[in-house]
Amino acid sequence: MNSQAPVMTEQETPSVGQPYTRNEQACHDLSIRVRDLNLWYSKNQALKNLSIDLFQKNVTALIGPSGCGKSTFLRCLNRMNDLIPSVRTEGLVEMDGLDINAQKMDEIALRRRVGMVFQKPNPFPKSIFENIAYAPRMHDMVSRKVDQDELVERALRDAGLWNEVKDKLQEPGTSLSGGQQQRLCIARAIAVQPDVILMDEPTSALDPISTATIEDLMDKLKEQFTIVTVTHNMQQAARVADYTAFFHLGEIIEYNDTKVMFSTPAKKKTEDYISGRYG
Ligand SMILES: Nc1ncnc2c1ncn2[C@@H]1O[C@H](COP(=O)(O)OP(=O)(O)OP(=O)(O)O)[C@@H](O)[C@H]1O
Repeated sequence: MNSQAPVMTEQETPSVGQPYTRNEQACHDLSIRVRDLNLWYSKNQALKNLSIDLFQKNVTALIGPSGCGKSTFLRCLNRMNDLIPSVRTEGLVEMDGLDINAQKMDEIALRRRVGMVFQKPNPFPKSIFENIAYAPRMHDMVSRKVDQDELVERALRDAGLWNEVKDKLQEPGTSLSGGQQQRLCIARAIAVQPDVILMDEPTSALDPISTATIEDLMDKLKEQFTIVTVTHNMQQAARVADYTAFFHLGEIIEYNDTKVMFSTPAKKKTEDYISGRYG
């Protein structure tokens, strides 16, 4: 747990729409700063006045009932919503102090800094090796073959997959099991050394053992990366997340240290949701 990020008491928890800022001391740990973020799909407003600070080298879980805007919010952090023609956004998303929606922010550079892992493992239809090596080559991170080999090994080791695949790097990524494919996708995401990894229900298509492996991995990866993950699994949020944000109908109802939120939620809606009364 990051000791500099303070825990909010019920009295300190801001009301909906107010910024979830922390004290000055915590500012240098800030990774992503979101202020007054609104998003519409045509006329349907999916995100309402979100303001939240996300902290470096922590896992933040986004929880809430289906359709409350978790994935939409996640996609605001790497501008993936730009690909949807009906989307209109207002508000500020800053990463390390830079407005990611500014004209001069290069989308390709942004996607290098913010990796994404999806619900369903989606390896490229290429070899295990190429799944990892492709993006670093595109970003000119490696030129010599030896550097590329090293980078692939490091990413696979960091994703906890090296020992299982080191003797079959030329086999297709799609030949691996579902859990291994998801770790391959994580290795692919970290190969370009991003600052942030977004995960959209990364274990919901996996069996319990593969799920536990990915959860352990998240715990290790947060030493190097900031992780923001969407999950429907309350136990998973409680196990992996340092911070949890509870979304409801496009708003952030509560955001706090996970242990505090799960033991003493400040809002009745949060309590009802985490105790399984709805959702
Ligand atoms: N591409 C889209 N076009 C139009 N509306 C969309 C689109 N994607 C999501 N929405 C709408 O935006 C709202 C929020 O959806 P979103 O998928 O972000 O919620 P969620 O909390 O991630 O849901 P789930 O937990 O079911 O994945 C919903 O009303 C949804 O119908």
